[in-house]
Amino acid sequence: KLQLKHGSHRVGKRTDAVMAKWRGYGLGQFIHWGLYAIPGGEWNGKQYNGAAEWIRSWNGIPKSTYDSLIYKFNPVNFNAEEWAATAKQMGAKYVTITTKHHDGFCLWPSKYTNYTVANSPWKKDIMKPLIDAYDKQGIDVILYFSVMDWNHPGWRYDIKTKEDSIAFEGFKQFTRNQLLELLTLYPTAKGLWFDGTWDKSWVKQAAFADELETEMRKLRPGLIIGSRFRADENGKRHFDSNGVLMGDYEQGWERKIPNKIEDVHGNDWDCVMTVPENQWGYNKAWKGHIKTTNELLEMTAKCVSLGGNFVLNFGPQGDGAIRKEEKQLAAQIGDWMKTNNEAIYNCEYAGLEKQDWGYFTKKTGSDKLYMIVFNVPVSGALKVKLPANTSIGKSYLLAQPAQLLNTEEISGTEYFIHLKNTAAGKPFVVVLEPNAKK
Ligand SMILES: C#C[C@@H]1N[C@@H](C)[C@@H](O)[C@H]1O
Repeated sequence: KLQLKHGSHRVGKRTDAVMAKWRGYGLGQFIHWGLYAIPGGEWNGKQYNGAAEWIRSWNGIPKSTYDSLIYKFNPVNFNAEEWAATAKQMGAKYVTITTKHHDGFCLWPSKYTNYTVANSPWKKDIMKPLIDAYDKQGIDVILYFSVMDWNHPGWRYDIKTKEDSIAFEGFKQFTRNQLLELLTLYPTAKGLWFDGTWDKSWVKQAAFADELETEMRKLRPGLIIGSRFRADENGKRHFDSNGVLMGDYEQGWERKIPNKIEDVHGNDWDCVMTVPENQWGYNKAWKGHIKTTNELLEMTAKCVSLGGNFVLNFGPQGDGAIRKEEKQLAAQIGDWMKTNNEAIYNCEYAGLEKQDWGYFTKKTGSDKLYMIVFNVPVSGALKVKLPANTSIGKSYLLAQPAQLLNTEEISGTEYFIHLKNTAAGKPFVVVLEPNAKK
């Protein structure tokens, strides 16, 4: 084991109540919104093929032209209560909102830069009404913050010269000032989701970032900080040089989901997912493979079955309205969650062998098991392998608890649960109440 000054400060999961609540969220919403939503992935009739929120990096739009989009930011259809109501309808228990993306435009009136909403035609703070609206819906707020800031003159991709070093020192203080400002202005925010921390310039700041993380935790006890914030003194990110997770949850699962429990190394984690293949900010062209409601429900179930949370991204339009396709998804996911959220909220990895029909979850603090079924076998028989000295007490559809399902013991620990109806046409949940074997 290496002696590290700026590695992880804890082995294993946090055991406090704030993190336990985070662990039980199951489903979250991500909001990517900023100046990039105005061009929406195209400029002068030409399509940008990358992710819409990265359009500034495209040579199809001059940087100065992009930067002057601040003078076009006037989201007349922005309605914080509507956004929060959409998340509530979907069944999201938390929301991660971009305070500042890579372009450096701040959705709050930061006093450390002029590149904020305060100097746009909109003038007003966006973050406060959003956080208040989500808080009112009982949806916890996590602040997304991009360290990389293309607007700040002190930003560097690497530090090669004395000038770089001096400029970056100023940038580091700016970053610290903004993070402490956010935590002070929005004290109900539960945590931080960091981005833009992969460049060498920041990776070299192990000591600074470690001290800043400690300072933020002191300012906001219980603050939840992701693994993407800092690197250790050897440049190791997410996991330090001893392979121990830095921060409180793993942030590596961006547009991908772990396949088996070993992949999460006993840590807390969340998966953040786009609806199109790779568009976080609003893109006018709703093109390529657009994930269906059933696909997104299966991703949610898979994440919870492996002990994580699933966070679905919304990219509101430049005028502040949420696009109809995303509203439809929220309504359809919410429909399913209304009936089945018992198998998602405050559930965890069940420790059972994965079966082809779908995913197991287990209610935290109870033996109750849930089988979230996506692939009904033609036999109508769902195979279950229980630990030794456990049998099936009773089993029933979550949606019809009075109707017990017929269970058949195959061998000591294997059972079939026989479905009455094999033509569900949409995912459903079977509840399994195990018994200790006599
Ligand atoms: C790369 C990258 C960024 N990380 C995702 C969460 C989006 O913010 C994307 O722009």
